[in-house]
Amino acid sequence: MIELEGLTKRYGDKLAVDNLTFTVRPGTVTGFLGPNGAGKSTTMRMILGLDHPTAGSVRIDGRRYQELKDPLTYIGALLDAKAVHGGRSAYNHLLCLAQSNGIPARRVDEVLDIVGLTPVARKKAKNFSLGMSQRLGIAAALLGDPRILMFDEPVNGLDPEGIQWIRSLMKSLAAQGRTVFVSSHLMSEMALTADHLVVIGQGRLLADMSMADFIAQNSQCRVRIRTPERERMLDVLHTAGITAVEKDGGLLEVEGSRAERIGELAAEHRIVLHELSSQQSSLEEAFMQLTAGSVEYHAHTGQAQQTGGTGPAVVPAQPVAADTKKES
Ligand SMILES: Nc1ncnc2c1ncn2[C@@H]1O[C@H](COP(=O)(O)OP(=O)(O)OP(=O)(O)O)[C@@H](O)[C@H]1O
Repeated sequence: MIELEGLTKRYGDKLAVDNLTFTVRPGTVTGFLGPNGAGKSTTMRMILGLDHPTAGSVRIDGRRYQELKDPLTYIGALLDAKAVHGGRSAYNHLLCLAQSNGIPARRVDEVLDIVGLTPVARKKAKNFSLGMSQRLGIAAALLGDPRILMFDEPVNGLDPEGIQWIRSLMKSLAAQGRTVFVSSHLMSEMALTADHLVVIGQGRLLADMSMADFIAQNSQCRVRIRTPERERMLDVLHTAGITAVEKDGGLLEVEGSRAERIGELAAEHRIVLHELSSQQSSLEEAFMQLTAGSVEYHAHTGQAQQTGGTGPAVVPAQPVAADTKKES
């Protein structure tokens, strides 16, 4: 379990992490989301004792990171895949980590096997592709067989097979009762992997809830209607004060009314329906809805802009947070 209590980090004038309090629990994959610059990496670094909090505290299974003897056996983390001594082979890199944490050398072979790097174990890490470096970072995280795992953008650089592999790895680690805390900008991937979400914006906690609740609470209820009596249906909806939008293929879409209400109206007026379905928003849509006021960095006509406050951007712009690959 990871417990944050009032965790705060200030860099000069910049409040990178602002009074964060939440608990990452065992047995589930917890996704950590936020637009660029929201403070995710800073939070993860503080969890690992790599950055000192300005205020507040972090507890790893009840203890501060600095109090853990052989920390890799409590918490394994992948923060920066390229933060490896490039001149060392994958095997030697892992062996050094194992020796400094009281982990037997045979575990090095085991984790190399788990991540699929056995064939290149003696190759120098500096020649690894980003995907191979990610796998090496994951091997290091698994080395101490820890109860808690933390991954910052673990699928960055992985091919589709690699992405699927890390997804099932994280799910199986959680199913074994471990705590799995993972950040990603790939919303579609996160939707398939995480059961619980912690969302931050401009350093502040925006949501801490199940994936299902997050999507339900940050979505507009949408209903899709297909009928051979489109004009009559539109009249009935209009009379009932419900606005429908006409979509391609003869579909109607309604926002803000439930399917039950529309079905009852159709039945009352004996209108034939070929389809009546509630549409669920995607995680990406729900995320954009929640974080619209917290996106700091916007792209517009090829120029980067930074907004100061919590309001929307001055210019119409697309957030770059969702479903973009972050280069590391
Ligand atoms: N060492 C530092 N010195 C000064 N400012 C920093 C430092 N590290 C981070 N920041 C600032 O703190 C804020 C949070 O950065 P952080 O990297 O934690 O965000 P993030 O959510 O991980 O972003 P991304 O999704 O882009 O990786 C940003 O405004 C960043 O510029």
